[in-house]
Amino acid sequence: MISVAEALEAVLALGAPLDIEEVDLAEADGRILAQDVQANRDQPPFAASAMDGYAVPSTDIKPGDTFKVIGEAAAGHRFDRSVSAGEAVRIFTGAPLPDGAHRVVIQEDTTREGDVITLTDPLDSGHHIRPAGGDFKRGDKMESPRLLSPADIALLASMNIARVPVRRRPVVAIIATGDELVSVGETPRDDQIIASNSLGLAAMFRRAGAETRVLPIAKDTVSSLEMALTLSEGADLLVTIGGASVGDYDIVAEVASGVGLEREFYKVAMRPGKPLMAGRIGDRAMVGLPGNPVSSMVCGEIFILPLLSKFLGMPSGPRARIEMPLQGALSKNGPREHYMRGVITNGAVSVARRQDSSLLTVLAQANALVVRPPHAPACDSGDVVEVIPL
Ligand SMILES: Nc1nc2c(c(=O)[nH]1)N[C@H]1C(S)=C(S)[C@@H](COP(=O)(O)OP(=O)(O)OC[C@H]3O[C@@H](n4cnc5c(N)ncnc54)[C@H](O)[C@@H]3O)O[C@H]1N2
Ligand code: MOO
Repeated sequence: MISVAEALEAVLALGAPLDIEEVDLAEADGRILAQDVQANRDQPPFAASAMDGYAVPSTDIKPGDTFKVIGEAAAGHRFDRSVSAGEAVRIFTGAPLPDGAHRVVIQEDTTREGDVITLTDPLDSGHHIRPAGGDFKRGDKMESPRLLSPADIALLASMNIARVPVRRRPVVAIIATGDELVSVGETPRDDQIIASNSLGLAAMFRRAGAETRVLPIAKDTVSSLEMALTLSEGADLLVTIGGASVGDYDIVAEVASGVGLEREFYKVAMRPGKPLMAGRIGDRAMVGLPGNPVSSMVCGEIFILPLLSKFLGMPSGPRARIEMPLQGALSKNGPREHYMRGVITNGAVSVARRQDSSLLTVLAQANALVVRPPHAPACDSGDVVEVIPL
């Protein structure tokens, strides 16, 4: 059996950054920016008022000073002449500052009679002027790779970038295997269960930027599985679930090698997730996950999310770990790296009492995996452990 680190390295070697495509900015949220983009304008493009009030020439004015109002500047409507000593221009937030003006006095600090305003209050410390290019300047870059957020979308819009170069989404085909499985919403026989992993994994992969194809459930027969494998053609990554262990009906390895799987490894010193396999079928990467629901979800977190990052041209490597004090004691670990379902509360992590890899209720409550190295000694409450937040 290889270590988790060796298995991850082999899984990552199955993928490479996908090609770049252009999408409308409106479609770019959650996509990975694949090339640096540059602003082709300054923002704001002119010195602008930050407040509603009066633009005046001098910064050296005091309560009691009066000014003749000679015109108006509103957002989208520049005042074309300049303003001189003793004059003011009525101005609104976002309007271009007229030539000659060096500060904006907020209207609350003035009184107005006809065309004349009088400064009534001591001046604020700020000039209430947003300088041209104060947010960004022409040529400023948004650097790639970058997961585009709603704030990024607003910034790119402000830069007037209507089409955005992004990494193509990896297409992941997901095949659940097993005669005992029926799709959610169907009526199972009394010896059947619902295929849960495929939908859980699809949700996980979509959140990570993939496009998913949940294929029909394959029966535990060579022909059914072969058919499902054929349907996965064209995907960047094929993920099978179940049928990976040593039972008589665990036929994924055999059928996949029949259709050309070049296997990189089978079995990892990890818990849950021991019967994991990975390799390549034609031009698609293949990861065979164990069927136990928690095993498949944990392997998705530990192996497939980093692989999706690689496809997307993002930094890819082991999931980030943090150190945290343990709440409660743990007995010594066995020979496999153990990814224990746990809950972080108030800066400490507690490990769920039941760690069986069939328990989705426990996984759904967990917000962390506590990672215990092979043969780790017993630990006490307060000892520091490594944690992968989920
Ligand atoms: N003699 C041994 N038996 C087992 C070993 C072993 O080393 N020697 N390993 C155990 C471990 S660890 C795991 S993990 C499981 C993995 O087995 P498979 O990958 O072959 O998975 P299945 O047998 O097909 O299913 C296991 C379990 O999970 C349920 N399942 C499967 N697919 C789904 C799905 N899509 N959604 C929900 N539940 C699913 C299935 O009904 C079984 O209950 O093998 C151990 N055995
Ligand atoms: O290794 Mo299995 O995945 O423990 O349940």
